[in-house]
Amino acid sequence: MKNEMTLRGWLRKFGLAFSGLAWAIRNEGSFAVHLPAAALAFSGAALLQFDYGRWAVLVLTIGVVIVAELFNTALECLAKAVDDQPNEHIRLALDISSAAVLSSSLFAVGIGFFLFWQPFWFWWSPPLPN
Ligand SMILES: Nc1ncnc2c1ncn2[C@@H]1O[C@H](COP(=O)(O)OP(=O)(O)OP(=O)(O)O)[C@@H](O)[C@H]1O
Repeated sequence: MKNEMTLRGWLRKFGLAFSGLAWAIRNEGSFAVHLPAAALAFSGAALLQFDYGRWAVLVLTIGVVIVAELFNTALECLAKAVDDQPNEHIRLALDISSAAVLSSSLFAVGIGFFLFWQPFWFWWSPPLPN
């Protein structure tokens, strides 16, 4: 395919990327968990008035999970095209790809704990008497 570095070429690239994103969100069931969880985390961060540092870590953490899920979805599509018969290498590749999503999600839960517990504690606990 021709490498178009024109504005129209870039717009086409973005269009293809966004259509891939839309397809993945519509067809990969895991996004029905990831996206509400991300919305909940962003709402909690807004409620607890996160500082810039906490917002940056939160956005990065959620971004890593979403990107892992997108690569996993892409690999599943590719695997179906390569061989839809039982294949040991494809099984391993898909299992490892799922493990990447699971690991990023578990790390995200851990990071979320460190990000949220202190602001939540200050928000929850009554002010100390003078
Ligand atoms: N061609 C294959 N050969 C061997 N095992 C496979 C093959 N395709 C899928 N699998 C096994 O089935 C599992 C699920 O595969 P896949 O992720 O494609 O299914 P799915 O039901 O569409 O999953 P998801 O709900 O995550 O989209 C894989 O992790 C792998 O263990």
